[in-house]
Amino acid sequence: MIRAQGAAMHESRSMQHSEGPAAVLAIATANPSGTILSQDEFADQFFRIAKSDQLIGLKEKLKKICHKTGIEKRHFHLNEEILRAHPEFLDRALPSLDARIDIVATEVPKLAESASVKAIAEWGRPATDITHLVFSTYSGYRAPSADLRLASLLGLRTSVCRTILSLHGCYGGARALHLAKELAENNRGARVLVACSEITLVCFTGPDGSNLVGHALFGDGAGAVIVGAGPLAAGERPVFEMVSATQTTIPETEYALGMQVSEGGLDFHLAIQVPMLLGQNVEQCLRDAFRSAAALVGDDDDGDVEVTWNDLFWAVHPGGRPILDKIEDVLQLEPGKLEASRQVLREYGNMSGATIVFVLDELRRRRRRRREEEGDHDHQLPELGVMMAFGPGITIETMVLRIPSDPKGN
Ligand SMILES: CC(C)(COP(=O)(O)OP(=O)(O)OC[C@H]1O[C@@H](n2cnc3c(N)ncnc32)[C@H](O)[C@@H]1OP(=O)(O)O)[C@@H](O)C(=O)NCCC(=O)NCCSC(=O)CC(=O)O
Repeated sequence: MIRAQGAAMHESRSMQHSEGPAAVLAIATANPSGTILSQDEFADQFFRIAKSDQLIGLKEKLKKICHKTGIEKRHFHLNEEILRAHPEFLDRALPSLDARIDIVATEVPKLAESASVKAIAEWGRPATDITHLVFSTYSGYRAPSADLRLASLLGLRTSVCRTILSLHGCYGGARALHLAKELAENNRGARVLVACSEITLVCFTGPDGSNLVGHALFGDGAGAVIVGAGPLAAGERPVFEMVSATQTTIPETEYALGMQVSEGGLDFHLAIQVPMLLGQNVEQCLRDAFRSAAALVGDDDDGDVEVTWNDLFWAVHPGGRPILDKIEDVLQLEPGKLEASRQVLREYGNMSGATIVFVLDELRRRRRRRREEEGDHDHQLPELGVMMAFGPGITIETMVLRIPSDPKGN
């Protein structure tokens, strides 16, 4: 009797799992409409509004750094009006965290809403069909937090299962997608909204010798992705299949990337060694990810997997131009393989956890364009690809992606 019940339970448990791997079903992005700054003019504008024009040496250094970022423009919620109301934002020594949190507690979910509304529209089902929400931000310092606010703004059902990922930094988006994959595959019928929203207002401050790289690099943006696994509903079509996902921490690199919240705001720490450390570890990480992907499809007989990096498509978090250069160099990638990442960096800068969603969206746009240009029967387009993002730890999130045979809009 007990055995019979156990078997029934086992069968009912297996019925709770999805059919096949999870997939990205829709992708959308948004940026604040407020301020768009050209990178060529950023140093002049920043030093003027920070009333720091007298710091000529620092301004020249920031100009030089800006010139090397590979960024052309960035979007910001912060504007001169907000700064006039909050001059304390310019001075780390002054308490300003409360005022910053007041603003981002509203603006971070609002920006996420802009991206999410578009993703839900593309998905084509009602927002109330979303079963799980995973929200990632480095601006989450209040509860109830941005995930609940977003759920209310979108009219999600009250039984939606919410998770907020806080301060994962630049790997937050990839971590959220990894989690969404696991949720979707283990809860039959689940539809997960991943929302990543980053607003630099919480870390903005006046210039000093230690924060110029952050000022040159970061911008504001939000990304939203709907993730689900089979059986798919009518009208749902996968954009990217999420084959397998792994997370790796590079030992003894905690010092290299970090964030620290204080009364005066959020400070980023970016060690100069980051591109080198990633360069030294990326290949092993990729080999591990592909071994785990092969094991999932029962294709790892000899324990190792041969992958030609140039046969893949690439969605790499553009943490900075030298990071992309280093990865390209170490993996001997053909020019253009990281072009989706470079384009996002050029147009928006590093939007921390949200950036990877922009890269996925850009990849899809490029594939669609190529398909239109070259016709439906182009077999040159890679079927398999990799998504990678890095953040404090140093943590590397890697996901093997596959373009399904009947891809939506690819
Ligand atoms: C700042 C750069 C644009 C500079 O470009 P290059 O390195 O090609 O140029 P360069 O070597 O001439 O350096 C120009 C000046 O910048 C300084 N410099 C370079 N990297 C620095 C760093 N991390 N911290 C402080 N200063 C730095 C150099 O010492 C030099 O100063 P001097 O002129 O005095 O000699 C680039 O290094 C860059 O994009 N670095 C950021 C990479 C990074 O860590 N990204 C992670 C972001 S965080 C992320 O994505 C994840 C997360 O946080 O969660």
